[in-house]
Amino acid sequence: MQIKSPKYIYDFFNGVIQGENVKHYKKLYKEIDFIYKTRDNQLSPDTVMYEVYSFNEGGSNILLWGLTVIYPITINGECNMTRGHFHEDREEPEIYFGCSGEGLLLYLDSQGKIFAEKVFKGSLHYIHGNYAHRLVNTGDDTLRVGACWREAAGHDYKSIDEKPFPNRVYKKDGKIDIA
Ligand SMILES: O=P(O)(O)OC[C@H]1O[C@](O)(CO)[C@@H](O)[C@@H]1O
Repeated sequence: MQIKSPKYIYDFFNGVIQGENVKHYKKLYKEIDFIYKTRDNQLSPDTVMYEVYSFNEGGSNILLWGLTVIYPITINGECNMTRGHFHEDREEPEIYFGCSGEGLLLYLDSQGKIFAEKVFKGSLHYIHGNYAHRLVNTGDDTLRVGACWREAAGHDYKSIDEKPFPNRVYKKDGKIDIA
């Protein structure tokens, strides 16, 4: 029997996913400035707000393993966050797990009902397919959150653009304020 080295390596708590098929992109401020309540003209448009790593092995039923790395930036007091999305297929769930840092995972249903869960190293989150989800970095350090989902889920950003998350998370004098 041949013993192979793993194709992928992931230092769960501090590192990123590495391996042959790993895809990676950076989300820049200029690409998502519209998601924040206000614009910050002092922040360079090329500032990296968050990065996403993922891999899959192809096939007819693709399972993805991912990592989102969200930097501790505030935009006029508003905490940095992911764009947020529903799954195109509202039957498809996703699992998130906190690797480092502190944050909130916002869940929003199609009726506009919202709630949040705290995210921290070791936290585990089951996102049912009918919830839009957005990560918010509320801490002073980088927030790292792993994820597992099926490609069949797809990303529906349009619904969020049309009917955004009703709450925003701010940090004032070190205190979290939800408006
Ligand atoms: O697509 P968003 O909302 O910017 O979130 C970042 C990424 O987080 C994930 O949910 C997990 O990595 C991806 O599906 C998504 O692209």
